[in-house]
Amino acid sequence: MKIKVALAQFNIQFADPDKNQQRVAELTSIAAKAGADVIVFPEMWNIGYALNQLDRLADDGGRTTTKLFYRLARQYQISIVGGSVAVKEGGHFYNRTLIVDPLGQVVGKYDKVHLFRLMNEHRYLTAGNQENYFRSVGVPSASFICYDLRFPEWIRTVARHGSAVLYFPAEWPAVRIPQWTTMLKARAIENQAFVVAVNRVGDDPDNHYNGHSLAIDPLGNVIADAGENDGITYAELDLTQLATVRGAIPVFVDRRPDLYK
Ligand SMILES: NC(=O)CCC(=O)C(=O)O
Repeated sequence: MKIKVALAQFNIQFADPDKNQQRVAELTSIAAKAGADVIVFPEMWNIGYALNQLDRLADDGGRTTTKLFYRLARQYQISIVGGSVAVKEGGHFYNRTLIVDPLGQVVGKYDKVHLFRLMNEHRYLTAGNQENYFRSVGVPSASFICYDLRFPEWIRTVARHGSAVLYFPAEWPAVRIPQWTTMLKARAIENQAFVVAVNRVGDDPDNHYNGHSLAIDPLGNVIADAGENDGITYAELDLTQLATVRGAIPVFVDRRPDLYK
């Protein structure tokens, strides 16, 4: 089985949810016309890192995003791995991913577990504490957000349930892109899974972002690299590769969790 994934890397407009929603709608329409099964967006795409304006801008209960994804998924018959958006709920703010199937149903939800101090997330956001695995086009999958990538123990905790695809929406600054590439390849190899990671391009008041959204196979080979383009890059994931890779070196069978603290 093969799935076609659209990596929707774009220039998020700072503190402008309306413009960003329009762009997300436009990119979904393009991806659907190209025959993509799944579209993936970057982290915090509704407002960028306008954290000091969360009270005014965060999506109340995630309702605007849920409504938008419901409409787009149904209209274009596509699965959405919704990057992440800033959400206000119960007096707290979250960096939240919503996963939506082609019927418009929310089939997964994830609040970023590891908050990134260097970009002040710990001052404004509340961390999540739940795993997010789900089926997207029938494929067992899991999602994380950006800085979570630096915590292989968390990725493994979730991936050991058998995920075939690990999604990483991100806003990862250009200055650390070599680390991004290396760690994404490592997470793919060690978990014997496909990795699909979507970054943004452009600038905000504090950082420059140069994209390099990547799709990586379970051996660590790059299948698609979006470079610095604003727009969609496609990757075809051949899921039959998983059985071969996991059969040859069965790391999930050979683990020694009795020794791991
Ligand atoms: N938005 C983020 O979590 C950025 C993480 C990052 O840049 C890193 O180096 O880690």
